[in-house]
Amino acid sequence: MAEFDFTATLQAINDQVPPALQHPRVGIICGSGLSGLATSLRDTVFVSYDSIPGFAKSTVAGHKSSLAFGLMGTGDGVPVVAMLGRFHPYEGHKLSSVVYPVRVMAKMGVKDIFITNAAGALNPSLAVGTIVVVQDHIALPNLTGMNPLLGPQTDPSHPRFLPLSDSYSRRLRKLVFHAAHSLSLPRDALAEGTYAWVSGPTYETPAEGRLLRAAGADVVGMSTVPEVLAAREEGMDVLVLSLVTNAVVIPGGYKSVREEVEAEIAGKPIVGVVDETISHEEVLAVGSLKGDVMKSLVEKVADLLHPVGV
Ligand SMILES: O=P(O)(O)O[C@H]1O[C@H](CO)[C@@H](O)[C@H]1O
Ligand SMILES: Nc1nc2[nH]cnc2c(=O)[nH]1
Repeated sequence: MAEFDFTATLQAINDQVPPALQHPRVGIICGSGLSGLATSLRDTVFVSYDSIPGFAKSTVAGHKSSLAFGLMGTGDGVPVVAMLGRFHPYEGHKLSSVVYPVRVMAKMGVKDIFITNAAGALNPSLAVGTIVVVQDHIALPNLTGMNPLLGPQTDPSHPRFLPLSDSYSRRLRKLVFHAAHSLSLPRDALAEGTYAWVSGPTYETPAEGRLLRAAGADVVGMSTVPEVLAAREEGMDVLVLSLVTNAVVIPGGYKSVREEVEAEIAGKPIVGVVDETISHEEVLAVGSLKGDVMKSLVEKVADLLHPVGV
């Protein structure tokens, strides 16, 4: 962590943010195409990443490069800091840079962090547009030598061996379902599930999708887990919401070439799905279509947090 100077980072931020917003209670990380979450804030102040020592730059379409400070929810509102644009390891950022903003949020006083992302569905029952309340994860990189917490500890008070069995706050997950009820969202607008973290930047092959599904994952993406680990190490409570933007596992699988040729020879119609591909443009399109649902859910959760101080 020698490359990171929290004092310089916080100084640069505080130079640009009024005192009333310098100690946010809630942190939000906006996933691909979900930066519109910042429009939930009022009295908003933006701080560009390139003015913050230690912050990298988001290079992915659908990710901006600034922090937004403001108040969310009714009444006095909850002070919030939102990352409009995250860092992914596949962009070439070191894992320590990917999670640095989360550690900075902890230093600012963030207690609850809401992490959002766009993800592909491995569970065929999850329709595009569903918001998955993540309850667990499978992180192949963590298990195979790319754990974001490898190396010297960033703070001697952190546990060397961080337990992850309680990573996804039950309190916050329950609030999401209460929020959905208050908003009268249809039952299938939300689901619970397990997020698989892969390094990307390639999307999964069909066989890789089946492997992750067989391992028990419901959605897959290239972010989030490093941030969850850092947030838990820093003592924050974590909520992760994944917006399903595309299907990875196709029910019934893809049509075999042999069967397709046999159908052609027999002059019969070809039944089933032939190869489909996904693009980041489609991911972003679903983000802009469904971003408002994510936004109202996050606003409502912040509201439920606030009055009772839970
Ligand atoms: O996880 P977020 O940042 O939402 O973005 C998701 O969308 C991108 C791929 O389209 C990948 O970066 C994947 O992780
Ligand atoms: N790895 C991965 N990330 C995604 N982000 C959005 N869709 C996908 C997907 O299908 N796979």
